[in-house]
Amino acid sequence: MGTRDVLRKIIGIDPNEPDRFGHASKQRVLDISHNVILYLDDITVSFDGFKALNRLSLAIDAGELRCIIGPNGAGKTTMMDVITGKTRPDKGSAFFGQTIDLTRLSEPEIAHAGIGRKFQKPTIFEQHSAFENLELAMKTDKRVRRSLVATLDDADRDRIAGTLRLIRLDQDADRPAGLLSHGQKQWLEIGMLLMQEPKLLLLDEPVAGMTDDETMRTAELFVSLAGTHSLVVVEHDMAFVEKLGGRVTVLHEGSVLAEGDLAAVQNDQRVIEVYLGR
Ligand SMILES: Nc1ncnc2c1ncn2[C@@H]1O[C@H](COP(=O)(O)OP(=O)(O)OP(=O)(O)O)[C@@H](O)[C@H]1O
Repeated sequence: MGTRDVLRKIIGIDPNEPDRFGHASKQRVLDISHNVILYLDDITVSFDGFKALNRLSLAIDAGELRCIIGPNGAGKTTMMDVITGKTRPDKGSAFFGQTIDLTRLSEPEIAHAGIGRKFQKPTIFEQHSAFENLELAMKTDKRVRRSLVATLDDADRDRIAGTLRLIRLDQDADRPAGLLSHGQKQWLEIGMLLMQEPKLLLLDEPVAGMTDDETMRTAELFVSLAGTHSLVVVEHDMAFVEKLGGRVTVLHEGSVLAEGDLAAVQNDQRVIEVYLGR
């Protein structure tokens, strides 16, 4: 009996059964051999006949930092909902890397596959310290099969300390999260996402309500995450988008109106008419 068959026996699969387990896990392996981490192709989402997304096609490169801008109702949130499995498209395809068909996975399966999403409102445990929040996020990572009461080893502590430095909360590690500033709470939630080691991060208006200084620090954090992570950031704050310096996609009426660097889209007459000139 080979190693794989021994493992199958341990987890209770008859070695003579077809390789369902192997097939299922193979589908979740992220393949970025073509250097593209997300493909949305010809996606339409209708709500009572109204097309919130209308034949939307978009591709995000591995390691890219992409900003999505556009007027209210353009379909930005709906696009994020399609990527995370919250909303199913009526038509079109959504792939994570070359092989993972997002339209066939549940929301938890998509999170598991490596897509993390941060909503506008932070959802942290206010009575716990910043350190404990990261610890809890690590322990609820289903890929790390351990109990919530298991003690941390040195490697875990190092990982938490490294993340606290990255999100600039190393000086506030032991403070209850409820006492942190609004910006710090947002960083803590980003840190909690990072503890789950996502490959693609979706961030919905991450700097809303932040001070100018916090906004610029958040831009620095995202720039430092790009490369090892891919980021899709929905944002209205143009100073922030400029500081991020990545490609910008303008959505309008559920499709891509323009795409390019910020200067190019800012000079695009169609973008000025529907969004920037308002
Ligand atoms: N569940 C729903 N039922 C009906 N209509 C919806 C639903 N969700 C979104 N819509 C509509 O779809 C359109 C796109 O909404 P969406 O929230 O994706 O836009 P957005 O670009 O994120 O806007 P904003 O910048 O205001 O957040 C809007 O006209 C919205 O009213």
